[in-house]
Amino acid sequence: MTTSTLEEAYKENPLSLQHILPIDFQSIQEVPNSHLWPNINNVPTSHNDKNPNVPIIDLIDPNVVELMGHACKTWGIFQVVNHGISLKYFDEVESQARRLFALPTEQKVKVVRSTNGVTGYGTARITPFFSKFMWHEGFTIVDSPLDHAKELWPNDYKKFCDVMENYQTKMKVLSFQLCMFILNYLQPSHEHSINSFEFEGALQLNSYPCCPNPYHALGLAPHTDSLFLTILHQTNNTKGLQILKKDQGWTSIAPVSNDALIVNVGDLLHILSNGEFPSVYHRVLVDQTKHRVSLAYFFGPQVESIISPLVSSQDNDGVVLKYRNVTVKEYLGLKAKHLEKVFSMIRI
Ligand SMILES: C=C1C[C@]23C[C@H]1CC[C@H]2[C@@]12CCC[C@@](C)(C(=O)O1)[C@H]2[C@@H]3C(=O)O
Ligand SMILES: O=C(O)CCC(=O)C(=O)O
Ligand SMILES: [Fe+2]
Repeated sequence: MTTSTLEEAYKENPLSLQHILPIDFQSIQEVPNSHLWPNINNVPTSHNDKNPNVPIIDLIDPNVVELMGHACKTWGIFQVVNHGISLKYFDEVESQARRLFALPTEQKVKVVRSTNGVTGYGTARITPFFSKFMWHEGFTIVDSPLDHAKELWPNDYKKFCDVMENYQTKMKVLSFQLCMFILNYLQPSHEHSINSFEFEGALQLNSYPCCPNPYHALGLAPHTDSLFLTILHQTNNTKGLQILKKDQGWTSIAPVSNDALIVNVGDLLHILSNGEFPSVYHRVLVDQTKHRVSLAYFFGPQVESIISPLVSSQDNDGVVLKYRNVTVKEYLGLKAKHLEKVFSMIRI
């Protein structure tokens, strides 16, 4: 039993408060210069045969392992349906998230993330790496949001906590199932079974307020997610998420149904797959009239775990290892300092 958590991994890389506090979206009428991005290539994507949408995988398909492995390899992102989680759970998390983001700014700043912490209200962690700020506010939860919820709603915090904890439990079970399929694809011989890891997760509530100038603002700047995988729910199926596709440029993810979930490969799974699965670059556009909320659940091995590229013993001789061994904690620390340059630092 270890006590290390994601909180521990970020402790040594504090951010300045100026990079954590979002602007007051409730009072702002115009996009200030600090949030104006000069060149966003915001052209609508039309999906057709030449421009296909990301794969949609039915979790009860008998070929699920093959389909998922193939989607991880060719896209690094896919949508899942038939995951067994009822719509009502997404609705209740969305409504609690909206309840939080609708609070006056003076209330929200009471639960702002500490400069060396993970849990709480604030901008995205990647903020300091860009010269412009994002049109976004978030609330990150690792395990229980109890202390923060008590601060916001001294007499009425229980519902928020129950809903968030329950959702994380559901996401953890689903993530584990997805990881099992993916590891089975990578190593059918089960040499490294899923049982060689303990896992942890974090829930990120994302809010993208209505933006007076959506063609010159970005909800989230281009990034990859760090852990094994991310499960994303876009509430009301509002689009906004785009991925960078080699031959297509920025491509919108077309919503499929209200309960479809988007799953993307993160950096640690990229390393574990010896570079076979790309951790896909993605960004978020904003809208003039729709306040978009999304729920992102990040799932990965416990921070002391060692990640080493998997190659099955039968092709051990022929395969060149692309990355050195790295602990999750070391990786997150390097990424917190260097963002995407981290890959060149661990490449063999
Ligand atoms: C468990 C995680 C995953 C984190 C860091 C930590 C808590 C918050 C997550 C996000 C959420 C927003 C995008 C991202 C890129 C960010 O800036 O903060 C994510 C990041 C990552 O995937 O690296
Ligand atoms: O809101 C979205 O669609 C994407 C969110 C995201 O990329 C993240 O939280 O890492
Ligand atoms: Fe992301």
